[in-house]
This record gives sequence, C-alpha cells and structure tokens, in this order.
Amino acid sequence: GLIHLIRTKPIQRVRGPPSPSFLLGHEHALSTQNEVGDLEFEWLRTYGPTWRIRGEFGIHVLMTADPKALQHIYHKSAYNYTKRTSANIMAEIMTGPGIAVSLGRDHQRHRKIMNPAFSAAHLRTFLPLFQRIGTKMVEQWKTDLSGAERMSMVVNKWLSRATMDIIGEAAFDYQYGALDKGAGSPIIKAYDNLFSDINKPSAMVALFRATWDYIPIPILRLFRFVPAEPFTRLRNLRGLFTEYGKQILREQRAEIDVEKVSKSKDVMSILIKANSSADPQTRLSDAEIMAEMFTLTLAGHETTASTLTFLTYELAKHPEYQARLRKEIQDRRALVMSRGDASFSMEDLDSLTLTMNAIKETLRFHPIVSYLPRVATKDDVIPLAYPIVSTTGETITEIPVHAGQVIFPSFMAYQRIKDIWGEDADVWNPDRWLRPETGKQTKVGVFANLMTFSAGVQACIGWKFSIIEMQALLAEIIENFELSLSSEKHTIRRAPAGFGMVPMIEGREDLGTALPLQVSLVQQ
Ligand code: HEM
Repeated sequence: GLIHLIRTKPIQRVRGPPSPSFLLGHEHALSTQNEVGDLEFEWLRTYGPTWRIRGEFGIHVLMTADPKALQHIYHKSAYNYTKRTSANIMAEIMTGPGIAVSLGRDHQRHRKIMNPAFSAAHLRTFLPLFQRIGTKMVEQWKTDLSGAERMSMVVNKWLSRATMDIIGEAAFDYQYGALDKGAGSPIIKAYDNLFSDINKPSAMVALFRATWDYIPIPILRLFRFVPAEPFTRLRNLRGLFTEYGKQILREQRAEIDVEKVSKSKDVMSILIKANSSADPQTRLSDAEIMAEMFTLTLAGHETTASTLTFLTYELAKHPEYQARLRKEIQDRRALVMSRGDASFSMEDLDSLTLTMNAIKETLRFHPIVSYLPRVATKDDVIPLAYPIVSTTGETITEIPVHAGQVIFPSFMAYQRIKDIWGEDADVWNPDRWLRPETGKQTKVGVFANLMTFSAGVQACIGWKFSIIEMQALLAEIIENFELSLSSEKHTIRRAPAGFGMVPMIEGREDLGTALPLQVSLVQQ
C-alpha cells in the first residue's frame, strides 16, 4: 500500500488554496501579508491543521500545524528533516559556520560543545546580571520622564539595548554599552531593523532566492560578494561583528587561565577550550568560534526584545491584567523586604504565576518565528493527530512524503488550534494557563508545549536563558511603570520579516521596527 501511495504523488491529495501565481506561489504572499498569521489562520479554518500550498516555481509545499506531525519532524525523525538550503545559506553568509546553520553530525558537534553553557543550574547564576541591566534601563526611563506625568517611548528600541547588553556580558563578559550609548551605539546601529531590512522581499529577489535550492552550495557561498542588498548589509554586519569578536577573543584569551577554563561553563571558556581541543569531535575552528559568538549575539537579543515588546503591548491593551500582575509583584516585594533581601531570588520570580502566564501567553500568541521550513531527506510517512479530508473525499491519517519534499511547519497556526488551547485560542488570555488542560496534548516544544522556540535537536538553545531574562525584566518594568497605549491611536502590525515577524506602525513602515507606548510612574 505504502509503495503505491508514494508512486501516486500523495502530496497532491492534500487539499489547499488555489495558487495566486505560478512563479511565486503562496510563498511571496506569506512574506508580504499585512498581519503575520492572517493567511495561516484562514487555511487552518478551511482545511484543518494540515494543508498544501504552492511554493516558488509552483512546487507543492506541505504546510502543517498538526502536533503529531511537528513532533515527528522535529523530534522523532529530526535529522531526516533538514533546513532548506536557500534560507540556510543566507544565514550562513551572515553568521559564518556556526551552530544555527550547521547540519547533521556537524551540528551535533556544535551542540555538544555549547550545551553545558545552557544548563538550568548555570543559567540561574545570570539572574543578578539580568536584574542589574533591568534596573539600569528603568532608571534611564525615570531620568527621561524628569518629573513629567507620562511620556511616549518606542519600547522595542529600549528592550533591544537591554538585551544586547545582557547577551554581551552573559556570554562574553563583554560590555557592548548599548544602554549607555543609546541610539549612537555602533552595534545597535548595525543591527537596527536588521530582520525587516534584509527580508524586504521584492518578487525578483524572492525568485532569485528560490533558485538557490538548485545551485551547489560552494557556488552559493560566493553570493556573499554580490555588491547589492541584502548582501552588502550582511557583509558589513559580519565585518563589524568580526571586529568585536576579535577584540573579545583577545581580551578573554589574555585573561582566562588554563586552570579556570577547564572547569568553567561560561560560553567563552567553553569556546576557547574547544578551539584547542585535540579531539576533532569536540574542536571548533577559529571561524566557527567567531560564528558562534555572532550567532549568540544575533539570536540572543532581538528575539527576546521582540517577544517582550509584544508582551508590553498586550499589557497596555489589557490594563486589568496589568494591574493584577503588578499586585502579584508588589505582594512578593513586601515578602522579600520583610526577609531583609534587596532583590527577587529565582524562587521569588518562579512564584509569580500571573507573570509567567503572561510570558507563556505572549509566546503562544505572538511567536516571533512563525514558521520554519524543513526538507525531507528521505522518503517517509508523517503521522497526523488530526486526520484531514483528501481532495477525493477520503480521510487521511498520515502523509507519505518523498525525499526533497518541502514542508512549512506552522508554529503560528499550531498555537491557535482550539482543541489544544481552548475555544478562546484567538484571543490573548493569560488565564488560560490556569486551566490544567491547556496545551496538554502531544508533546512538542521545549517550553509549555509551545513551538515558538522550535523543538527537538535543533531547538533554541537559549530558551531558558530567555525565559529567566523575561521574568527579571518584566518584574522590573511592571513594578515601576504603568504601560498604556500611545495616545496617537496607532495600529500596530505584526509585519512579516523572513520566517518571523516584527512590530511596525501601520503607515509608518519607514520607521522600521517600532512599537510606541506611553509610560507613567507607578504611584508608590
Ligand atoms: C524569545 C526569545 C527567543 C526565541 C523566540 C527564539 C527562537 C529560536 C528558534 C525558533 C530557533 C530555531 C531556529 C532554526 O531552526 O532555524 C532558535 C535557535 C537558536 N537560538 Fe533562540 N530564541 C530566543 C532566544 C534566544 C536566546 C536568548 C539565545 C541565546 C542566549 C538564543 C540562541 C539560539 C541559538 C544558538 C540557536 C541555534 C540552536 C541550534 O541550531 O542548535 N535564542 N531560537
């Protein structure tokens, strides 16, 4: 039966929307939609959690939000579903040969070397750093208010600086000084609007990139010399970062003594140790070390900043929830003070249920990476938790795929399935996490059964780092400030940026990534 199914191109039996364009398929529509998720939600409603769209040059693309399919693709069969060349090579041009673009065995080596730096026990030691940077940011807001009752501010810019300073110190013991230097910080300038700028998809560029899946990789690597956008931007960014990277490495190599390196679990010690390892299984080259540093800076700052930005936006839209959250934080503060402590411990932060639920809900509702393409490396059968109806009216419970099949697993749509998240899945409601059944189905993601950090062997290595960072920064912000929507009644768009999204003001896309809010001091 199976052999027969595979011969008969079973993928074409999966229903889906008619293609808007032979050359561009739905891919261009996905990356230019007004609000990220609009198309996916419509397809989810029409076809169920699994459907078929057209990619560039008319290829059939399987799109799925089905938890069992996600589990299969990312966990059970993870190295049989690899990253798509056209996307991966862009990332490689930007970061160099680091963990996020390496594949198969190569990736296993990177991951094995880096894992110890991201253990839960080690990450907890960063809490004082997160709190120090959080306090610094909050003090700067107070200075800017300078006695006024309220002020308008572009929150994402601030959060970006705070998370940049945090990743610099946490990973490399290096001070980027982004909060001190503000908009003038060279590294912040270099990264500003990166994701929205390099992903401005004209139809021509989209088609050009689509050809990459058919071009040998060594040739693709030469594209980094193309004297046009987005390559110029990527090249400049990598150039600038290489300067930082060399400086950091010089400083660290001079400071680190061999004794300390062999025991230490911080990122720099681990990288320097791996650089001089005699065993090829645990060695990293100079280029790989530089790429690792770049990757951590890139993956570790804007991601968390964007998620927190969407979170502050939701709190501004939901003042009653914001008030409950503040009360929870203030009550705990009273307890901390009665203990005679100056700051929240990890246990204190973990006890803030409403705060954690707001974080979970924002990761569910605003997954800043909304889908991640994968390509099957061999013939396989993908199981489904939710059967679908075929083009000929039969029920399908699994989908046979050929090697080479392109799949867009949709995190955005998965996180809206009502059967899993509740009838109110389409609204931001952190209280859903008080219901014990929420998300308790097929095990998929690394955190709260969400897919926002992806899943399996290539899932986000920094998810726990990011959660603690958000817990610390959010408590700091909400304890000190009331957030409300900007008086100018802007409409905020979840604007597409590659496979993800960034907040933008409708009609003011020229400002790049921007989410303005009003802040006022909490009356003590
Ligand atoms: C809310 C915040 C974050 C989100 C939503 C997020 C999301 C993701 C996703 C979806 C991936 C998979 C990418 C792919 O397969 O192409 C990933 C990978 C990665 N992330 Fe994160 N991330 C966040 C924060 C962080 C932080 C704070 C760090 C570092 C401290 C980090 C470091 C990495 C690294 C190194 C990888 C590559 C892992 C590998 O390929 O093995 N991320 N992240």
